[in-house]
Amino acid sequence: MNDITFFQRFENDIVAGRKTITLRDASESHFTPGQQLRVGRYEDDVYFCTIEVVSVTPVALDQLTDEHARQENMTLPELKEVIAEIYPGLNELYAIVFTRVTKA
Ligand SMILES: CC(=O)Nc1ccn([C@H]2C[C@H](O)[C@@H](CO)O2)c(=O)n1
Repeated sequence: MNDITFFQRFENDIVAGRKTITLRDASESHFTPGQQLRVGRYEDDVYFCTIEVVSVTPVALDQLTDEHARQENMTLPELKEVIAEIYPGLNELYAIVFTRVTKA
């Protein structure tokens, strides 16, 4: 059983440590610093690594910065486009910062 999923297109970046943050809605804001999470692919729920949560911080869509985008391995316009696709109309997000601890 996995604890969190990511779209398959982000798997390589997460495993390589190029993506160290994810922005989620309130339904995934309950994770706590130090918690280790099994990570699966959204499309098929196949486990691909374990991450450790560093922090969970509320952030509004209009507060996103180039630093958030860098941690996502994207540009800020790319990040805002992804967020608009996944969470249309949502302004209240949670930035989950993590490190990858093991891979499958
Ligand atoms: C079910 C669900 O919401 N899955 C998600 C949500 C977000 N992501 C990624 C996409 C971006 O890189 C960041 C910001 O939302 O997190 C995801 O892979 N899967």
